[in-house]
Amino acid sequence: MVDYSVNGSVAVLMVNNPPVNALGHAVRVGLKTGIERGAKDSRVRSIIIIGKGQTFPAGADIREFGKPSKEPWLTAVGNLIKTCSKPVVAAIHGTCLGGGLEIALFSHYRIAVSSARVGFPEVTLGLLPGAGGSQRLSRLTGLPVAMEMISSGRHVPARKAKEYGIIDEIVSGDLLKTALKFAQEVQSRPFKDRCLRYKVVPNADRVEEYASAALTQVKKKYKGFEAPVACVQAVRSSAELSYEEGMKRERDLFLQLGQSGQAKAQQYAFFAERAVTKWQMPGGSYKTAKPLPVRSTAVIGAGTMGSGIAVCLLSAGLPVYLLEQNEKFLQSGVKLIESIMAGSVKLGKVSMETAKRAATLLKPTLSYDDIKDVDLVIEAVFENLDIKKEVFSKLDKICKPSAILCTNTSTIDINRISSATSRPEKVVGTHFFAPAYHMKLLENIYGTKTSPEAVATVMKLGKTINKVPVLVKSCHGFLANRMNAPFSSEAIFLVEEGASPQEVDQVNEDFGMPMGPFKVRDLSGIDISWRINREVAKVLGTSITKETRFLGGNRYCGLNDDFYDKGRYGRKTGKGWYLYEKVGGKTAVADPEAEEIINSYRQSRGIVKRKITPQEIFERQFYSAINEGFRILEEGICNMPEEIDISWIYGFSYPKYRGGPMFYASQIGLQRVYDRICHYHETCPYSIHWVPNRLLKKLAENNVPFTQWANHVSKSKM
Ligand SMILES: CCCCCCC[C@H](O)CC(=O)SCCNC(=O)CCNC(=O)[C@H](O)C(C)(C)COP(=O)([O-])OP(=O)([O-])OC[C@H]1O[C@@H](n2cnc3c(N)ncnc32)[C@H](O)[C@@H]1OP(=O)([O-])[O-]
Ligand SMILES: NC(=O)c1ccc[n+]([C@@H]2O[C@H](COP(=O)([O-])OP(=O)(O)OC[C@H]3O[C@@H](n4cnc5c(N)ncnc54)[C@H](O)[C@@H]3O)[C@@H](O)[C@H]2O)c1
Repeated sequence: MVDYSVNGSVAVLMVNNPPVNALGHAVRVGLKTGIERGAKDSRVRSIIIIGKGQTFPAGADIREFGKPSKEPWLTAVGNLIKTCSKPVVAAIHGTCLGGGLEIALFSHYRIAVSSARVGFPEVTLGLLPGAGGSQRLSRLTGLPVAMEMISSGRHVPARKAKEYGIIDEIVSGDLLKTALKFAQEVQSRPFKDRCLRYKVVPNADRVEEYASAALTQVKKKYKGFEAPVACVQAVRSSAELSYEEGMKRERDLFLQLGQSGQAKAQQYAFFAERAVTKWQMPGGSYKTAKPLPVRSTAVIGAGTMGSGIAVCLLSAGLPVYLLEQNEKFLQSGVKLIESIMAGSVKLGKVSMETAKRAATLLKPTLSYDDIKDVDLVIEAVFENLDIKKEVFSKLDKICKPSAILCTNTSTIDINRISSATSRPEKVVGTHFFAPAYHMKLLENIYGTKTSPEAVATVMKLGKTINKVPVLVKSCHGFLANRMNAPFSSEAIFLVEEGASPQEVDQVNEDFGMPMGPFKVRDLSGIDISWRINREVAKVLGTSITKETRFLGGNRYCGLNDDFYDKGRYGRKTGKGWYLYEKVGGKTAVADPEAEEIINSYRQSRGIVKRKITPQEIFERQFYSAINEGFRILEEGICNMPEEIDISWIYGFSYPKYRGGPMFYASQIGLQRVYDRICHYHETCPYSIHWVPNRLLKKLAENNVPFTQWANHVSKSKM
């Protein structure tokens, strides 16, 4: 795990633990023995620590967390480096993160190639640096930078790290050769004063001011997360306590966080995000299917979604033909793209160069002839099957045979769309979430005839445009919207029965959702849900009237329609479920007029308002979604609960510190979840989403651990 060699007067400790050289037990042992050996070796006058392969150690081995810890601990290895009688040089390439950066900060010198990145991402795992990072970084960079870096987990490029004082020298050429030269040069220099432990924290007397500014910021930016606050507290202690006391404080906070449910959930989410990249479908998988190259693209429809999708493609440097049905819509799409780009530059999310390059890559057009040679097309026209089929039939005729044809439909079965083409194997769903340029989920959907090659192409595209792609099998509503349907319907039923929109939103926001469901409805537009309901009714061969209490055999609530009838479409009209300060305003306040609409709706239908507890609000929304999640698993719409959880985290901003709805269910206990679903099936009998799922029942009865659920899914499918 750590190869020891001597080159002239320099010992080289080469960490060899692919893929990221994580500092697992064997690596820690290897580093310890390597340092001890180097210190004793009479040929050796300095020591290099370097990573083999793609990176310097990218941190502790996360898979070891939660298991009994084995000595030597990382701090002990660090102390050995710190007190070594010979200077130790960390030679950095790739990602020097977490425990890796701590090892580098224990070393006497740090050199790095310019492409390297350093950082403390522990916070994203619900933790803080536990081997002195919070005590040593501030001694180098000062308190504000250390507080910001550690509480954000941001990766800092080598040049910036040099400005901060973290890196001593940026080097070029072969890293090992340069490091050997550097290590020889430092042999003659005194190096005891290079030890950070003896440095004082700059401006330590201003710690109160810095800490309170940092705390205000992190509480706002990372609302609900425990670790960022603890990160600031740990760095704060580097200025307020002695080094030894600070180390103890850091360790206590680390252990405290490690035992919290948040850390467990965030670490689960880390691995879940990687698990979903290992996709499988009938006939192929990530291992067997090769993506086709995507060098040019087209987006059909330049509305809300089409424009946002174009921004994603352009920002990744892909040329985009933007095709519309007329000049007016085309120009408004171009304007929207320009304004999104300008906004992103202003927020620092996109560089000026990227925005300038994007402008040159955008090719607005009204002609299908222009797109005949593109590698991939994404359709984002109205959510109407007939229109989509017409577009796909044209694409089929005009696009080159190898082109992948994607649809951004949010609900329609891919098979119904691909049937309009002679190449259903090339048709695939690429479902972006609004706003497309911001939300990270890309729900990729395969139909019965979609080829693994087409899927491999859109999974890769997702990565290229910086999204988190999740693969699902086609069905009405796919994974995310199918689960969101009961979640969102229950919210409105709760108001129908007696809760206020504010009470429902509060429960959701207290749980960690960034916005309650009624604020979301106001944001996306009450007119949109009104239209969707009409489309659903049309498909079912019926229509919605004031008397409608059931739709497709399921409970239906017409409250949304009453708001629509009053012209209250949400933010866009300045009022909806809430009142806003102006048309397009963002500050939602309770509105007596909205309350009046709700009251008269109840009266007209003879509903007696009742008091609903926060617990019931929570359970009815989240448990109905979880029940649907198990149905999705049982039907094989996805292969593992991780796909559901990642979809919620990146599609609906579900709080990562709770892991995702399926992980959360496992933490509550499936038997309890199942019992409550049975209870609501009895008390709210008119919705199919309360029919207790069989897979859930089976897993609950057999007390199957979360990690085994996926095995039962495939068995239940057979
Ligand atoms: C008081 C007690 C003392 C405690 C001491 C605490 C020490 C310290 O402060 C705590 C830490 O360091 S916390 C750690 C702080 N460090 C971090 O949080 C860094 C976390 N890692 C990353 O951010 C990314 O992996 C990189 C940016 C490094 C590479 O990105 P990329 O090139 O896109 O690659 P990729 O696809 O992402 O990963 C490839 C494979 O490697 C796997 N794996 C990765 N890291 C792992 C780890 N640390 N471990 C295990 N496995 C890890 C990953 O699962 C995947 O496996 P798969 O089986 O093939 O699926
Ligand atoms: N809005 C959302 O929140 C959201 C989220 C995910 C997916 N979607 C899906 O994305 C698609 C587009 O939704 P939207 O909200 O962007 O709609 P939109 O009404 O904002 O835009 C649709 C655009 O398509 C254009 N168009 C219609 N027919 C066309 C044709 N034949 N050729 C070229 N252009 C045509 C229209 O002129 C319009 O500009 C729908 O399928 C929708 O279900 C929407």
